[in-house]
Formats: sequence, C-alpha cells, structure tokens
Amino acid sequence: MDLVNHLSDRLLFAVPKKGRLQQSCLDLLKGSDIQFHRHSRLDIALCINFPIALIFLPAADIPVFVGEGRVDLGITGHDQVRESRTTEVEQILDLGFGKCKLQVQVPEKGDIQDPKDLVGRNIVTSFVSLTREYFEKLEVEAGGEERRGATKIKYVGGSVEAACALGVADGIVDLVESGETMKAAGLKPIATLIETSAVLIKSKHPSHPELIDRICSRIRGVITAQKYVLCTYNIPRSMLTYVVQITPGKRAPTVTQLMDQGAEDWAAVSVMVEKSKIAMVMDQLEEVGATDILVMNLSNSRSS
Ligand SMILES: Nc1ncnc2c1ncn2[C@@H]1O[C@H](COP(=O)(O)OP(=O)(O)OP(=O)(O)O)[C@@H](O)[C@H]1O
Ligand SMILES: O=P(O)(O)OC[C@H]1O[C@H](OP(=O)(O)OP(=O)(O)O)[C@H](O)[C@@H]1O
Ligand SMILES: [Mg+2]
Repeated sequence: MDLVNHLSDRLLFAVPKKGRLQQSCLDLLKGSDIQFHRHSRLDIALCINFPIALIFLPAADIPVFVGEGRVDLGITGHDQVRESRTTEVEQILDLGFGKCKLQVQVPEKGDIQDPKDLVGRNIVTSFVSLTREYFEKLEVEAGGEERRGATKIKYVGGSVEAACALGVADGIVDLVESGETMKAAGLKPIATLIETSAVLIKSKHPSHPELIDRICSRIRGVITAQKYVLCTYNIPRSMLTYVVQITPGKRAPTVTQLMDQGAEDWAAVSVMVEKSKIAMVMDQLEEVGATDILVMNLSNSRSS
C-alpha cells in the first residue's frame, strides 16, 4: 500500500501508540464513530468513514509533530504539551482522563524535606525542560549557581522511580496518580510542578478546518456524556425554586406537567447532573420532597 499517497488529502490525527492514555483514546474514537483498520506493526491507520489518517505516536512526541504543523490534531497529556515548549499548538479540549500530578519525590527516610535541599544535587526525570525551569527558579532563590553549583538533571525514558534506589539521583520528578508506584519505591512527594490530564490539541495552521470542527464536536459530545447523567424526578410545584438551585442543569432543567389526576400541583423535572455530584444531589432532592428520582447514563450528547 502506498501510504504517502493516501495521506496527502487526509486530516492527520495523532494518538498515543502505547501507555496510560491509549485505551481511553481508542474508546473515545469508538464513541465518536471514527472507524479505522490498523494493520499490525503499522503506526498509520486510514479511517473508513472520514478522510482522516490516525498516526500512532509516543505521547511525548505528539506536541512536537502537531506544533510543527506536520499533524493537524492530536491527543496527549497537558504535561507533554508543556514539556515540549511548543507555542504552536492550541489545547482545545480537556478530555478528563489521564489525570495525575508531576511531583518532586525524594526517599521517604532521607534527609531531604524541601525541594530547595535538592539545589546543586542530582535529579532524574523524563521531564527535563519542566524540571530545569523549576530548579532554575529555586537556584536563584538559593543564591545562584555559585553557592551550590547547578542542579544536575538527567533524562530517563521510564521507571524513573528506580533512580534513587540505584544511587543515580537524590530526587526525581515524575508523574503520580494513585501514589502506589511512589510508595513502592520508598519515595514521598515534596512539591508539585503541574497537574495534568489528557487534552485534544490542534495545530495553529491545520488543514481541513471544517472536518476538525466536526471531530471536535463529536469528541466533546462523548466527553460530556461521560461526565454527566440525566436525572428525572417529581416535585411539588411550590418547591421548584428550591430544586432548581440543587439541579441547575448544564443549561436549565426541563419542567413538565404531571398528567396524573389530582397531580396539578406537581411537576416532572429532567436535568443533567455531573456524575461526581449525583449521590449528594439525590440526597438533597429527597430531603426537599422529590419523589421517583431516576438517574440514567448518557451514551452520547450534543450541546452548544
Ligand atoms: N499513572 C498515570 N495516571 C494517569 N495518567 C498518566 C499516568 N502516567 C502517565 N500518564 C499520562 O500519560 C502520558 C503518557 O505517559 P505514559 O507513561 O503512559 O507514556 P509512555 O511513556 O509513552 O508509555 P510507557 O510508559 O508505557 O512506555 C503522560 O504524559 C501523562 O499525561
Ligand atoms: O501513582 P501511580 O498510580 O502509581 O502512577 C504513577 C506511575 O505511572 C507512570 O508510569 P508508567 O506506568 O507509565 O510506567 P513507566 O515508569 O515505565 O513510564 C508514572 O511514570 C509513574 O511511574
Ligand atoms: Mg510511562
């Protein structure tokens, strides 16, 4: 197959080829009905139902390709965009997965308690630019390089947590989600550089702008559906002003008349609620007299 010819007219969309973001990205493409066939070992997959080619790349390389305008759209971590230093990409959507923190970590039992104690010492990380920027600021505060020497920052591509135990580093800068990896390595966090999650990014000079809008709208719809549930309940009309405060909705609740005989004083409400808040919202609705409270998952959505 002559892939180069096939690519010339297509929107190029980079997604992580491995790692923590990959499965959620594939789920997102599926939810957005972006269909493709990927041949084994091939990092380019042509879409069947759109003039799009998916390019499978390491998450760290995606901002570079998008920033240089070689690729139009991409999904990667916000941390990788910051680390790449590119100013040529636009972060257009927070995708809500891949949430973690980039933290300075040191041996739990060691004498280092403060990131300033690491100035002039050895740090190992996969995030050299962000780490250098962070320690340069600390060096200035600590009285400049002359006093304690420049902090030595070494790059490793993975298993960063092993560096302290191996005697290669006095501290590391790496991602922490549950904290399990950090704990298992006998490390503790002493500072946070940034918080991150997966983002949809766009080149500042993309091809196929209309197709990009269509894809963004589909992805936004899936993300919103994952974030919200639909809640319906019945409530005495006299309580409507209270319950609207409990469930203001994404835009506004839909209020309809109950058709039951003798139920003129009651209304039926249908409203979007953030999934993370639904249990508390149901408690509050019950307290103010709502009945028949139902919660439904959304499989997709569109809203302006
Ligand atoms: N533990 C985690 N929890 C949530 N998100 C994470 C976690 N680790 C990494 N990420 C996110 O995923 C991005 C890619 O990191 P990841 O380590 O998965 O990629 P990789 O190094 O290419 O893959 P691998 O580690 O499998 O070689 C990170 O930049 C960050 O945004
Ligand atoms: O706080 P936790 O939930 O334990 O997650 C944090 C770990 O996840 C990532 O590693 P990854 O699985 O990508 O392995 P790697 O070190 O080989 O990159 C990250 O680099 C941490 O090591
Ligand atoms: Mg990794």
